[in-house]
Amino acid sequence: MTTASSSVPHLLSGMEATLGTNMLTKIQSSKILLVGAGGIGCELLKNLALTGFRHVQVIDLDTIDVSNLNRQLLFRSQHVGMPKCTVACQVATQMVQDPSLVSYTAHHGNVCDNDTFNVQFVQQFDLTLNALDNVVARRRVNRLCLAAGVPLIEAGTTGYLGQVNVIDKESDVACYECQTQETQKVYPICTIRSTPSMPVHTIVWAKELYKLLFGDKVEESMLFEDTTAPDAEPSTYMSAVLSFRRARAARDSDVVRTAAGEVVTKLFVDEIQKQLDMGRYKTARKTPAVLPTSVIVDATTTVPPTAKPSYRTTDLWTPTECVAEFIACLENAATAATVLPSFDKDDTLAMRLVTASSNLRSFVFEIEPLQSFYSAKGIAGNIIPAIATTNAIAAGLQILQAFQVLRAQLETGTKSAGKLGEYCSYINCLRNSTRNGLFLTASNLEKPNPRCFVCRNATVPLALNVNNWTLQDLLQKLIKKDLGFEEPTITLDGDIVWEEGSDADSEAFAVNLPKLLPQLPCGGIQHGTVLRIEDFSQDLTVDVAVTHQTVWERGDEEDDDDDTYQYVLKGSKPTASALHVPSNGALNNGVGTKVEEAEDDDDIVVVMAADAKGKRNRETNGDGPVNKRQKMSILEADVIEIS
Ligand SMILES: Nc1ncnc2c1ncn2[C@@H]1O[C@H](COP(=O)(O)OP(=O)(O)OP(=O)(O)O)[C@@H](O)[C@H]1O
Ligand SMILES: [Zn+2]
Repeated sequence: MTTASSSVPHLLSGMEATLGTNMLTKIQSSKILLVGAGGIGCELLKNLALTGFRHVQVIDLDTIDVSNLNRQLLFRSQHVGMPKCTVACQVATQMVQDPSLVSYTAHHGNVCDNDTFNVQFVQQFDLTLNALDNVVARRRVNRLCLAAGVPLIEAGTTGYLGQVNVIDKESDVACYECQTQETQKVYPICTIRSTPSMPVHTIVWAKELYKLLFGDKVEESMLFEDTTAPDAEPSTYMSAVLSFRRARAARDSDVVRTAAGEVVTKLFVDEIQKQLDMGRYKTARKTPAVLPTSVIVDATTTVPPTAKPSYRTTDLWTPTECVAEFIACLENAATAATVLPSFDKDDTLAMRLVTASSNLRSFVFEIEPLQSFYSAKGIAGNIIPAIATTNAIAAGLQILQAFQVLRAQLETGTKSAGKLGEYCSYINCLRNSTRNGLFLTASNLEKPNPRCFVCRNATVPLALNVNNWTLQDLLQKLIKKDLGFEEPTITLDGDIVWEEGSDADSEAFAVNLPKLLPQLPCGGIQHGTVLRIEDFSQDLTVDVAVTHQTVWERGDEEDDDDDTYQYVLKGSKPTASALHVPSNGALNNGVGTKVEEAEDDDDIVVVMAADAKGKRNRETNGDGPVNKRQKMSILEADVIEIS
């Protein structure tokens, strides 16, 4: 077997000269877990391969979409439809000097699947690297690594901003969830083209559809499918789109109308069916259902599109009305003097089309709530560009931090070296240089938040109106959604009132689900109750101290209109202004890069934040210094990268 110190010249001789033979041997023998094989993950796996790592296991739940090809460098068009992790491992293996020496193993699955990816699984690794795009998965890996005693290197990017952070339970440094009590909400965003799960995903998709239908160059839309290439995949919708574009150019209203109906059928029926047939949603949490043909028939017969009644901008359209509106937009565009070639949220035709088509997509993917013209406009304005190169920089920085972790392990002889604060840094990648001319800044890893229930076992204060909540509500709205428990067992005064998981007898406790909190056994949940929630799948226990509260101050509410399910977790929420003013006092308003300004970029990122009232705000500044909250927000952001 070739060793680091072999006299045979090898591609890693530079590494050996720089880091030393011991470090190269350590790199070659370390077991690495990489979670995510998308934008950052591809860069990272390539880096791992080229810097000598031999034992890497990659988890990713997704398959390769044509939209990934422009930036996920390990994938080519022949890989479309194949699992990302499998292809990534195969291609990375071919990059090394001697593939027989490496073992890059793919796990096509969801890291939240506790049967496969549990604490025992993670324990086998020396180091975990995250390359994820959503908070739920990041939270999961954070908890697994803390429980398994395995250091974790996190990375996130938003536009020109990137961050890399190192987490290690033994090292007295902050974990990923240490800062969530700041209550900055960054809404997770997933895949636009294939697995939308939030309204914002479908709105971004609809804007690309606008470009496909009206853009000066059809190929510039991220939904464009090239059917002319010799080995091109057949497209379900491109011919309908092109016939619409031709008919509009010829101002042929009859053909426009037929083509518009065709576009609807192809996009919301045929394309969805094609994806289903390809097994695209096998590992997805939700499976889409094609738009019922009756909706299209109703829209084109009983509700003549051109005769759609007027509406208020706050109205919600039914699917039938959306189809009618979509077709009407296309018809109007055929007769209009001019139609903007690129989306503008202030253009009524553009917003009508985007509202109608995004709602149809949301309907197909069962995404709620559907959006009014008005609310869709609000979401459509929150778009900032993502820069693929930032992913490469972040992945490079992760590798440098990985070297530091391994060096610490080498020198201390332990896996969770307990001293990573001395070896590693929190690195920010900035758009504009600091006063000292730096585009990358390194600072000490942060200290743990003593109030963090994940890494510091802190008791979580919770205020809510106990008389409005059932156990079911508590589980779904709070324990699982906000606290991230997967398989919670709840005890009151030492007695179990709810349990779930593989060995749990959930049925026995199902009777408690519809009960209001005070009616639960063991005295119920009242003002002053401390309930214990345990999750064996994450090796996590938290005590929740309940305060009964009926009066809510402005800023406490999750929803202005209804206080039934209001609650405040972990203390008061900061005000909106506190969330968005960086430490230097400058207002965090520099993001204002609309998609129009981003058209040269390959990728588009959408980051949404909520202020204290749950309203969405623009998030993260592409220009200024990055403060702590911004740090968190990027790592908490889901990145939409579409092409
Ligand atoms: N729970 C999870 N388990 C495993 N892999 C995950 C999980 N959540 C996200 N991922 C993976 O993390 C990767 C994140 O990569 P990236 O941010 O580039 O997103 P992407 O899905 O490739 O891009 P796009 O959304 O534009 O298609 C994706 O490949 C995604 O499949
Ligand atoms: Zn923590």
